[in-house]
Amino acid sequence: MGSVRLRGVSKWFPRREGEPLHVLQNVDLDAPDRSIVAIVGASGSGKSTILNIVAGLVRPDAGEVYLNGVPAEAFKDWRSMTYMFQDDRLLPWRTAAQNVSFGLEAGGVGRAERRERVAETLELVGLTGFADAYPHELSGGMRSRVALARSLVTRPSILLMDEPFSKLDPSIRAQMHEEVLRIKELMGMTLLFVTHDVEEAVVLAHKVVVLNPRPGRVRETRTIDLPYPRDPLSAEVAEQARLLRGSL
Ligand SMILES: Nc1ncnc2c1ncn2[C@@H]1O[C@H](COP(=O)(O)OP(=O)(O)OP(=O)(O)O)[C@@H](O)[C@H]1O
Repeated sequence: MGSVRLRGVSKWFPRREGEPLHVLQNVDLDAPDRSIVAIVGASGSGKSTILNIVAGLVRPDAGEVYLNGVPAEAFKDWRSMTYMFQDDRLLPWRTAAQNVSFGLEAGGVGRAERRERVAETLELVGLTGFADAYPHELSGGMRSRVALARSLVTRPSILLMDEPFSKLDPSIRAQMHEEVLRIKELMGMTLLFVTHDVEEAVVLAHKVVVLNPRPGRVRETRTIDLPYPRDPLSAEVAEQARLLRGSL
């Protein structure tokens, strides 16, 4: 199971000069078990900061964070959460398989089990046959699949994604959306992601949280009540995207 709950979260970042920067104000957010929640908002509205707070990389100055129902301070199961960034952050001197294996090595998983799980996960993301390729030998879409595999190999119950597909061509991005939905169904994790792209939010998410900037606060939480898979070119998706844009 995986769930994320924020209650009244506020954050200030100190500045070299002047008042601290008020980045988040009283943010409430719920990503229930097995849900997909998108965070959208203008640049600087604190989207990444929310993910960083959920990941335990940044401490909130006020409010509560609950992970799988447990207050973040008491949460022990950090290995059940993974974070996928905008750039794929693959290690260039490691093959695809070795990149995917990284989290398992850090977790002390034995060699035979590592090999099995890496192969399984590469298959899951459609990269069988590319285990021994180095990142520079792979296309952008394939690198993105390796990064996804690296995030999935530990079988997380919570997956955080910060604009993970924003650098891909639209057609490759659409393929990645399909992959993510398929894999999410298979593995049953909870997905919390940040995007600039309202269509991406509508195609993927059960719920979209819209942030207002300076300081970032929740303007609207919109439920996207459309069946999956969602056609990005459909009138329904366009209408939801239009409503979200209006809110932004
Ligand atoms: N560690 C930090 N120290 C100081 N300021 C920070 C830190 N992290 C973020 N900020 C500032 O906080 C504000 C919100 O940043 P954040 O990256 O969360 O916004 P965002 O909505 O994700 O933006 P973008 O869409 O441009 O990625 C920005 O003004 C940023 O410069």
